[in-house]
Amino acid sequence: MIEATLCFALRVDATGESVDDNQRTEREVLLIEKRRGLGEGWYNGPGGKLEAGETPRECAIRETREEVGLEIDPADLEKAAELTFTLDSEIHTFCHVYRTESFAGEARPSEEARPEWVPVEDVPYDRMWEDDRLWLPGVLEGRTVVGEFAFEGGEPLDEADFVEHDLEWDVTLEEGADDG
Ligand SMILES: CNc1ncnc2c1ncn2[C@@H]1O[C@H](COP(=O)(O)OP(=O)(O)OP(=O)(O)O)[C@@H](O)[C@H]1O
Repeated sequence: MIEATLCFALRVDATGESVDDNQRTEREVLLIEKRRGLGEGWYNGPGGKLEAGETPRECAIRETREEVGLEIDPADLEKAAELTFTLDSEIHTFCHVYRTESFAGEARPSEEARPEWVPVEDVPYDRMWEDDRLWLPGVLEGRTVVGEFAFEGGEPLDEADFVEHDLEWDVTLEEGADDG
């Protein structure tokens, strides 16, 4: 089983477009266009696999730094979801999802990822993992969720068929002794 993380940074873009001469404030989320590996060419949050000895929270912070160059204080990361992806009835990936509104630095591209700030209302779900549209909107609204998503058809996961899912919303996510 692969243990992985995703991290969604949010900001308010106050420049807005003017609508009826009013300033519109728009919430934006930092997505990446993945340049290589699993899910290449699709949008997702920064994230990746846990390294040996690393907690999920440490992994989310490291991957966000490596992929897009933002620095996040561990205390500012909020656990938002725990997602289990099965492939042909076996657990393939367990993913810890975090969200934050506090970070330092400017997003910059890396070999792995091209970052893009996207209005929360315009997330390109048609260019993302098929399951994202089911759980990401709630996560971007500040909710918590535990989800299980079943894929079938063999490796690689990003070419398998998404067949069913189960979601439990507004759960308390345990911050384990060495997790969080
Ligand atoms: C099945 N439905 C899914 N829906 C949404 N997100 C999914 C996902 N399945 C995997 N993910 C995420 O995608 C990233 C994989 O990236 P990652 O592990 O980095 O893969 P990659 O092959 O590039 O390996 P490296 O770690 O870069 O070597 C990682 O964040 C993981 O949580």
